[in-house]
Amino acid sequence: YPHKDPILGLDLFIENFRLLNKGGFLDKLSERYYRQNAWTYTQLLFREKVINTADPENIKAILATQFTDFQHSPRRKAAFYPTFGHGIFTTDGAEWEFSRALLRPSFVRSQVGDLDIFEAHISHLINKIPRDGSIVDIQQLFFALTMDTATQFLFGQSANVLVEGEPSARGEKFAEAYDYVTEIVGIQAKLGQIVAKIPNKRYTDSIKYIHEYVEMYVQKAVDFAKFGHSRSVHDAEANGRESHEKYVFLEELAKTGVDKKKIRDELLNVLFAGRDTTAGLLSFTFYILARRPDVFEKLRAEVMTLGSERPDFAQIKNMKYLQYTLKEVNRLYPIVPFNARAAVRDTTLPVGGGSDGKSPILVKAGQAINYQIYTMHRRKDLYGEDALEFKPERWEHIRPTWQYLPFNAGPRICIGQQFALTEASYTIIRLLQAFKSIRPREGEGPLTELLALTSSVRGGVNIGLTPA
Ligand code: HEM
Repeated sequence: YPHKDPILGLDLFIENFRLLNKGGFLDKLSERYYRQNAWTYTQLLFREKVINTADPENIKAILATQFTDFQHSPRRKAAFYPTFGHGIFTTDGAEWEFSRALLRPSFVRSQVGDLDIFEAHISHLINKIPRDGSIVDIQQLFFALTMDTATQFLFGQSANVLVEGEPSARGEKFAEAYDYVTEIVGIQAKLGQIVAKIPNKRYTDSIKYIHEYVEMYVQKAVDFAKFGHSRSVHDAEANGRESHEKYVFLEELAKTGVDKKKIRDELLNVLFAGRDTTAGLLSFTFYILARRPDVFEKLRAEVMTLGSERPDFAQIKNMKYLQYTLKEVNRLYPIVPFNARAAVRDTTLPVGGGSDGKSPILVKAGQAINYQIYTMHRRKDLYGEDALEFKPERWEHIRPTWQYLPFNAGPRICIGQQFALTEASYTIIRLLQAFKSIRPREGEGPLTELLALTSSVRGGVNIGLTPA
């Protein structure tokens, strides 16, 4: 990168910091690749030489063919540890393998295809939408929805943020503490230990609250696994439903006999991985739907083949246009738009070197690599001249492999992909059954991303919906 400050690379650091705060960071990343006419280049970050790549060959090497040469970035791990401890998202090597094997059985189709988990919470969301077509920030509601569904699936008891007057002040406080903590973890992951050293009582208090809240559920599940007397009996009474028949992620973990701290850490890791991401996907989808009546109409026509019936898993999967729409949102607005790894030993990446950029490049032990999915998903040489257009129909013809990675790939591919796509699809179907038209708030500027640890819409998704 042609730095103005060739010693520390401060020019780029300052520019990135500014863009992260005001939006436009992702498009600037893409622009840099085009300006340099290269899909892999190095930059300086405080004297450190960092590799950037948007090349499918290199990303495939990092994530799959040379998987063991790379690990998660130490800065990210350091930011996550105080809250999330040692879980699937924050570990590498044998520790990670253990987590992955522990959690995998909970993500088989029979568990993630249980649509009852979503129904009640989506009806709470629908109740929060004004019936007179006035504007609502649906992104905020989606973040509440995914907190409610994820806590239901993981703990067996929802935080019920969407339910007014619900005797669950603790759930609401948990959601608030969790949102604050993830915001700070996001800042630390981006800026490093400088931020971690600043004393922040709200941050430490919030972590404490989150841990206590989760430990309460963990204790119940461990008792249940040991003594067989059920938390579910109480919860079924409280919820007015037969919750003992439902799959509870936490109870399955407790049955494996791992210790309570491990269960707590894994639950928080999965909550983190699954909550903001699915809310982001739904938010970008509705942002687009409000601006593309052609897509909205086509999608609604497909949804209304069900009338007002609840869809089952097979019906969801058969809705082609809906699945194409989600694929296209994940292409243009990937919720994890960029990611990073560090080399654990001296190694190479297959392309980017030599005068024509086709030779391998050296990667030194410890060297950081940023890989940019957002840029890769928008490359015209990979997706055609219309790469920047939102066109669900393109998925009728294309089957990209390493050029399309919204859920990552290789051994660390997203374990919750099915859960996310099912929840997003189910939510879209129920909303389009309930509302026949959608409009954006007038006078809004162009779309810019809000980058915390994942991406969402800066300023919210402000729309008006007309009941069917
Ligand atoms: C639109 C929604 C989602 C997107 C875009 C997404 C994307 C991703 C990506 C890119 C990764 C790789 C991160 C990395 O290795 O650096 C990942 C990992 C992971 N995701 Fe998802 N995810 C989504 C939803 C979910 C859901 C709903 C769950 C769980 C209920 C989940 C659970 C996980 C877990 C546990 C990992 C770590 C896997 C490992 O390291 O072995 N995700 N996800």
